[in-house]
Amino acid sequence: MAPRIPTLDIRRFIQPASPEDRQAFVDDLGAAYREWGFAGIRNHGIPQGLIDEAYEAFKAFFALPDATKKAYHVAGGGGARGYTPFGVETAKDSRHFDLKEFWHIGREIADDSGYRDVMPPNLWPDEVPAFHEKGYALYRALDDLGSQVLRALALHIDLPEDYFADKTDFGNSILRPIHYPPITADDIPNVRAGAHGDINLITLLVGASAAGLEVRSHEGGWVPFTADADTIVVNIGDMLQRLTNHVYPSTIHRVVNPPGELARQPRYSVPFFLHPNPDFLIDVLPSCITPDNPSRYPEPITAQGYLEERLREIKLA
Ligand SMILES: O=C(O)CCC(=O)C(=O)O
Ligand SMILES: [Fe+2]
Repeated sequence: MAPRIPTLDIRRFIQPASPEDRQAFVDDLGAAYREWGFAGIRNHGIPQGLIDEAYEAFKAFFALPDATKKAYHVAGGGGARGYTPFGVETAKDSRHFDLKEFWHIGREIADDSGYRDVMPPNLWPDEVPAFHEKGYALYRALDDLGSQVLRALALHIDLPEDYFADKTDFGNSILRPIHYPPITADDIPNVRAGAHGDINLITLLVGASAAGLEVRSHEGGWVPFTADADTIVVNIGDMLQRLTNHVYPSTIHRVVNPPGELARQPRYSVPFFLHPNPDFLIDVLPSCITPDNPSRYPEPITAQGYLEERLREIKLA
């Protein structure tokens, strides 16, 4: 039988029928992540209407003329906010840029916040009025859902349930609407998204509108993972892998070009990269160090330091 990445009902955790059912969800989720680094999450409670309205606004932006979009590109900004054009991001160790353009929405914080130097204000496109309201509503909904997933993940490795709460409340998290345009040239070496691991703690991917996402299995094969419309894909990123000494693996994934005529269709997707607070120190958790799995990272690093290192590798900084 082909391997299958599990999809789980998070109502069992948020509104459990019994404490046993809640614990069973934690066990199932932990097992899925240990095996795959990926899981589907159903019954997440984010209204489909909000997801659809946000998608419509994002599509309307990407349909604007290139010159209009490029006005929202921040030169020297590392892509942290606003628009990043086609042809920039390149997967680590890849020779060919990804076939995508995207926008980054960050957390809204006060101008006098101590984090302001590394978390700049958002840009919003004037041409698409709904972009701001719908985009930020989706940001908050995914931030909340991600916090629930982190609660379950904490319990599974014997941390207090709220371990991540005060380490992510000012997380430098990013909502990234992506447009993969139709592929019109044959025989190009580029792919929509080259094989990579995500940098952050966890990623929540809402409604990838077409097939293409593939996840690498332990055996090294590529397993397609196209979630149902009502399912949000949640995967472990490199920061959580490092913090947990690889107990939770950050699994390599990619977005392949569709075969034949399907390549002429655009693809849209919206990942939310949930980050810790910039000053969070990523230091391997003692509960994740055992004689069989000694610490792989004796040196701690701040989330911000780690992020800057990684952005250079993918040619965003
Ligand atoms: O578009 C997708 O389905 C996944 C995108 C992705 O993996 C990423 O942006 O990190
Ligand atoms: Fe990714």
